[in-house]
Amino acid sequence: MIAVPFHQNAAAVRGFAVFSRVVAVLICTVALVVLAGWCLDVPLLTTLVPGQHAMKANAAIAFALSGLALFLTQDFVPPRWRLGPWLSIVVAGIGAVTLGEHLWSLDPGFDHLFDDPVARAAGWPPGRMAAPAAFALTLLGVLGLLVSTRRYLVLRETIAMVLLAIVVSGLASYAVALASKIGGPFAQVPLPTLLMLLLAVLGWLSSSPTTGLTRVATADTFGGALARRLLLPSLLLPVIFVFVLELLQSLLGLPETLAFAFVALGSGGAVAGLVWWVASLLDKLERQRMESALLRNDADTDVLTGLANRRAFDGALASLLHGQRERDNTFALLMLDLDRFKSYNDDYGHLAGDQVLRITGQLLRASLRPSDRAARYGGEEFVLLLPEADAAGAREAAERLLRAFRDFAWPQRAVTVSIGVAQAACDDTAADLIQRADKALYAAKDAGRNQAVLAVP
Ligand SMILES: Nc1nc2c(ncn2[C@@H]2O[C@H](COP(=O)(O)OP(=O)(O)OP(=O)(O)O)[C@@H](O)[C@H]2O)c(=O)[nH]1
Repeated sequence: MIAVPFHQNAAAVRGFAVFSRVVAVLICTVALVVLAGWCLDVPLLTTLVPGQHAMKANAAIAFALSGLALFLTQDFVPPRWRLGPWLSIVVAGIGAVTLGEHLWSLDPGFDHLFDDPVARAAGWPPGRMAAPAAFALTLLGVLGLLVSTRRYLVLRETIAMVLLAIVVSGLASYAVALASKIGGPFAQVPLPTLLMLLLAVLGWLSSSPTTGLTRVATADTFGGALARRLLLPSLLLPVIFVFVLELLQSLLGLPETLAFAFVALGSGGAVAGLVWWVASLLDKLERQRMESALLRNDADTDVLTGLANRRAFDGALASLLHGQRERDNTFALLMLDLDRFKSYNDDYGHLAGDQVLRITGQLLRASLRPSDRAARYGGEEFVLLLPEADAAGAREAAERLLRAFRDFAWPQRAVTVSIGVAQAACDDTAADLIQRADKALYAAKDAGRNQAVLAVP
């Protein structure tokens, strides 16, 4: 089977690369704003969303470094500035140390960079990001390291998927919180942290748009177009449904069973709508494919006899010659010419002549093996390609054809055929082989017609 290489959509590849750069700049900017909020003691800058938890300074530093690492990984950055791997190691380190603090209840002061009155008042270690955020930043650092060093593709994609799962779970719990219930493991992770994580994962994945999962999303195929349109909505759709579910219950006071019924209806409808959309696109594509196959078939078929035409024969002969050169597969060419066809036309008219040509097509088709190919070469000349036939086999096929013509009950008078048989030699070009078969055909004509002559190799 021939493997068709991946074709990327140039605009999509460019779009992903630009997206990755924009994300890098955005993440750095937001992280610096949060850090400025901590430095200048402006709580609104640290929370970004009024009334929500602040993004801790350590998390902001880690994001700033990850954004910078993502920026320095871009193609246009000179190699000596490619500090992405080192910065990503620091990001992973910040996350890992914080995670260690959570796991072993340690407080070595790692996160006491800025005073954190809210945390202190609540009895939490000041400045310490929540455990899920620390875990996610550790993974983000490892993801950055693997992407920027272009290693361990499967591991890196797995980490990206785990990160996306964390982000979606976090966003879903925010959706619940927004609809007035609060709780769950993500309650302490600020919303901007989740959104920054989402952007960072997508940014890192987009920074190498022709490898791994993004290779499919940038492919210049129907699958690629589908992935570009559907992947992000399908990732976020469940979050929207959770939000709607909670909203229906808490704000509108709908009973739980009714709210679930509405959400089931909505989610079922959305999924069915997506499936219908994909199915209708696939259907359109399949019909286009069939239409172009029909057109191709028309372009390769002789209208009068239904056999392959000269164009198709040229292609088939070229591929057999190629197979012979590559794999030493021998084959034979038979060139047939109806005998005294001009007088047949003259005596019975062109329409009767056409009928003879049609019958000739049927006789050739009937005498062929499935792998053989018959074509109308032009006028009353026909050609047969017999793959894997040696001289003796080709000669035998020619005799069979002569018999078929002799035995057929022709409408007006008997029609016979002369045949030139040539076996392909290893250094033959198409012209060489046709010329030899043609010469043999004329030898058959000269020898009295209604016979086959084998060309001299
Ligand atoms: N009816 C019909 N005749 C065709 C078609 N294409 C070519 N011919 C005729 O086929 C005849 C070929 O004649 P010639 O090449 O002189 O050869 P021949 O009369 O068959 O004599 P030999 O080949 O020497 O046996 C010509 O009269 C062409 O007009 C076609 O599509 N339909």
